[in-house]
Amino acid sequence: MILGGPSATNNEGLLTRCGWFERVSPSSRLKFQRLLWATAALLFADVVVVSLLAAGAVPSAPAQGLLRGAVLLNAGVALVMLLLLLLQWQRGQAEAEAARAEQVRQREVLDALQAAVVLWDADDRLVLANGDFLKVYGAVAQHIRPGVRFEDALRTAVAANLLPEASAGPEAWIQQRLAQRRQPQQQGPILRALPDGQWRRIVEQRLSDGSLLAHSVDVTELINARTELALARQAAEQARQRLSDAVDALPVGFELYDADDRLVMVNAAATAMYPQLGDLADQRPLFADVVRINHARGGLPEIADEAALEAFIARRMRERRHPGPPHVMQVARGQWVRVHERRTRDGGTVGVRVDVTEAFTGRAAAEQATQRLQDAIDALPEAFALFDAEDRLVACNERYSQTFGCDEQFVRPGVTFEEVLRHGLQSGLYPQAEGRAEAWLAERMAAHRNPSGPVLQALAGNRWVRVDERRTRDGGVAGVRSDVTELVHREQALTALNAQLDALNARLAHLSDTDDLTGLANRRQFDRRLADECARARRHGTPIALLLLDVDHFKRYNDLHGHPAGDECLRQVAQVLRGTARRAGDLVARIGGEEFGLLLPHHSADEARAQAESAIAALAEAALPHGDSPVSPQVTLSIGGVQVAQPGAGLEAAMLVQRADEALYAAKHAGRQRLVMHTL
Ligand SMILES: Nc1nc2c(ncn2[C@@H]2O[C@H](COP(=O)(O)OP(=O)(O)OP(=O)(O)O)[C@@H](O)[C@H]2O)c(=O)[nH]1
Repeated sequence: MILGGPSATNNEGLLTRCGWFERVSPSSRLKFQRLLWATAALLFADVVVVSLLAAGAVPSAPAQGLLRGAVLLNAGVALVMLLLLLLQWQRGQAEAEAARAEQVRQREVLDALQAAVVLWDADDRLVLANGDFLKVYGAVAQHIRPGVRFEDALRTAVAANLLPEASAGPEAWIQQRLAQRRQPQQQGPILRALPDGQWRRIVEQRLSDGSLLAHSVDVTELINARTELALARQAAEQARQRLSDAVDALPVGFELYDADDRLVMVNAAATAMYPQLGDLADQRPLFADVVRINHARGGLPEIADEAALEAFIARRMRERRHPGPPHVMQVARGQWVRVHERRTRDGGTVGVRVDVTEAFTGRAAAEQATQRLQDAIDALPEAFALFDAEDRLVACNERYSQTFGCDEQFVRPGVTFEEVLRHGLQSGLYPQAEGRAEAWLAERMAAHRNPSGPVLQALAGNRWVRVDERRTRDGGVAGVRSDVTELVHREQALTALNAQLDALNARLAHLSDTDDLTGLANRRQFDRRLADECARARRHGTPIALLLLDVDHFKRYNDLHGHPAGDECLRQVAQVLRGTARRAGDLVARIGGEEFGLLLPHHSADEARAQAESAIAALAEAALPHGDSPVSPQVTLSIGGVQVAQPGAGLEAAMLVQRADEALYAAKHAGRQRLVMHTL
């Protein structure tokens, strides 16, 4: 510090080289001066009087005595005055020492300040400055002495390049600075850069006596911090702008709310989703207010009234505090977004919104179609199941699970057809699989994968289903199972009835074609076969023969042995004749009372003759007694035969019968017990 004089030689500053007199208080100084002047006056008076006495200028002795007394008195007073002066000097010394100590203390206080302090008098000359001020001047600090003019000090600093901002135009800068200084109150604090990078904040204040007190502090750290802060802010702003640009470029809606739930960022895509809220982006509205405004502007069509709106807001606030999985919302009529919200680390909320209108409406339509399909399936009176290409159940109705005795928890989409079958096998549902479960399963699977038509499937409890499966275009299988238990039961009963009927019919047919008495073919069967064989012979030109065999004198037999014996005789004759028919196509029939016919397809005349003779011989061998026959004691036959070797178009059954009958008549007429054979 320097004070009032040029004695300062170091940075601490020095006291001015003034005497004690300059340091004492003005009253002490005045008192000392008065004493000094009074003493001097007394002594001067004594010298004058003594000089006058010595020169004999006072002739009168009394006058001389009076003057001598006065001189002595005056000397005594002067002595006292000197003593007082000495006392006052000592007091002044003490006072000066105290003032010096005070100055030292003030110096130490000023030097201890972390600020440069300088006082310029009304003439702008340096009065005092502390060490911190002198440090600013560095190498030229020795020129800064009390009494130096501010302008000189300023020019010294500029010349020493201590003020970089003045380097562009030193003189102009100096003049500007001087002008500023004249009105420091208007200027306000000055921020000054120093060459070593230091920044100082200078405040100048004009005091009441016209002096100017200036103090400055090192604000380098503050400036640097402020610079860093500005740079950081700039970087943050750039980052925010880049983020904003990036967020704006996102194809999805983005919005950011701060910890107070105020909207701080929203991108273009989100604004496009909520065009009715475009003007809110810069107003930092609360989320709840955004919802209310959105509703007021028609953005939440599904919310009908205020109560529902507040309930919706409360629910959304809860969701935002504890975000769950994404959810889909209708933001405008017909427009849907999927909302994905997350809490940020600083307590805010970030929301991403994806327009899913197309997918959502498509999915809704698909779900509606699926529901309709399910409704239709459920309404089916039959059990229905649809399996995909991998044989997994896609859809089925309740009747399906009921039909197969499965609970609905088991028959769910995804279960395979094989699993359904095995489930049924385990519960003994398929009686057809008993003892051969795997083989039955393989057959059923094969039929299922390649359905060729309805399959009748037996179920436990004598239940039956008709399984009608079809391949779908995508490789799956759609199947309808109809409960046909009642139908099958009826069919089974009908089949049994039919079997009985067939048996009866066969029996009837047999009876209608059979002769009751002998068991041989009757006349009706004989006529039918004869017509058929004639037709065949005509077609193929194959030979055919017919024999008519009549028991001789059978009336007499009846008359002699009785009618029942006659019946028995006829049965025995029939038995003999049956034994003579050797070929499969031969037919032995009873065509009248005691008359028989033997149809012999493919027989030559000789073969027919041999057949007839064989019959006669067989009857002879049977030796049936006839008690009243003129030709023999045994029952005999007369046989009329006809044989057509090469049948032509004119071959008729009636004609054959007629010619055979003519031959038989001839045999009777010729004496009976003989064969007459005609060949055509
Ligand atoms: N027991 C019995 N007799 C029958 C049956 N059908 C026909 N007759 C009898 O057979 C007899 C046939 O007599 P006819 O036509 O005169 O011939 P026949 O006595 O055999 O004399 P020829 O044929 O000329 O040798 C009749 O008396 C019939 O009553 C029958 O089913 N049972």
